[in-house]
Amino acid sequence: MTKLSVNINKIATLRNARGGNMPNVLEAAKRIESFGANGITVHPRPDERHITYQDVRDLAPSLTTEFNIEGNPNQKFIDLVLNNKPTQVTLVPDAVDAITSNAGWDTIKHQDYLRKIVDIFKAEGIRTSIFVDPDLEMIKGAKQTGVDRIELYTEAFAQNYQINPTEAIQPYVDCANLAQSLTLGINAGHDLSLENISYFKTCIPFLDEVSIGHALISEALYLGLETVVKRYLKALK
Ligand SMILES: CC(=O)[C@@H](O)[C@H](O)COP(=O)(O)O
Ligand SMILES: NCC(=O)COP(=O)(O)O
Repeated sequence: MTKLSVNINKIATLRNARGGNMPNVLEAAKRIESFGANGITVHPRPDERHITYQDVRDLAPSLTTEFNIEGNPNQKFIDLVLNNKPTQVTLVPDAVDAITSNAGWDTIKHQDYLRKIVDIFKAEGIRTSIFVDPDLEMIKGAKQTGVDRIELYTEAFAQNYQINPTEAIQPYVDCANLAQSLTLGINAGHDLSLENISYFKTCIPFLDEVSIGHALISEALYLGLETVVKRYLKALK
C-alpha cells in the first residue's frame, strides 16, 4: 500500500483570503484523517502565505496520522521542525519568492550541506526525505547524505502524462528502481491528481507515500473531500 499524505496548504490559502478562520485548517486536517488519509503534509513558506508557523504548532499535537513538514531548511524552519517533531521532514530547495516548488536538490553539489541537515533531524528521530528531480545521479547523491527517503518531483510526469504516459513515467521508474536497490524509501509529489495517480502507482507499485494538495483540494470542490480522499486511497491500494 502507498500512503496518502494530503497537503493542506490550499485550505490555508482559502482561509487567509479573508483573514478569519474559515475554513478551519485544523478541523479540515482532522476530517481528512477521519476519511482515511494516512498523513497530513504542510509546506510553510517564509512569507507564510498559506500555512503559517502557528498552524504547524497547532497541528502537531492534534494529528493522529503521519505529519510531514516540507521546506527549505533555513534556521527558522529547522527550529520549527525540531520544536514540533513531525513524523517526517522533507527538504525542498525553494527560493524565498518561488510561487511553488520548481526543482529538486542538486544532491552532489549540496551533499555536505544536506548530510549536515539530515543528521540534525535524524538525531531527533525525525524521518528525513529529500525532494529530487528524476535523475539517477541525484538519487545516488541523496543516498550519500544518509537520508531515509527521496521524494520524486513529479511535475514533469504530470505534464508529459498528457502527451505520452509511457515516456513520462520512464525516468521515474528508473529512479525508483535505483532508489529501491539503494534501500532508500520512495515518496512522490507535485501535480499528482485523480487523473494520473493510478498510472503512477501501477508503474511504481512499491512507492511508500505520495503527498498531494493542489489537485486534491481542487477536485474536492466538485466531489467533496471525503469522496476525493477515498478515491485516492482506492487508487493507492
Ligand atoms: C514540494 C512540493 O512539491 C509541494 O510541497 C509543493 O511545493 C506545494 O507547495 P505550494 O502549496 O506552496 O505550491
Ligand atoms: N510534496 C508535494 C506536495 O505536498 C503537494 O504538491 P501539489 O499536489 O500541491 O502539487
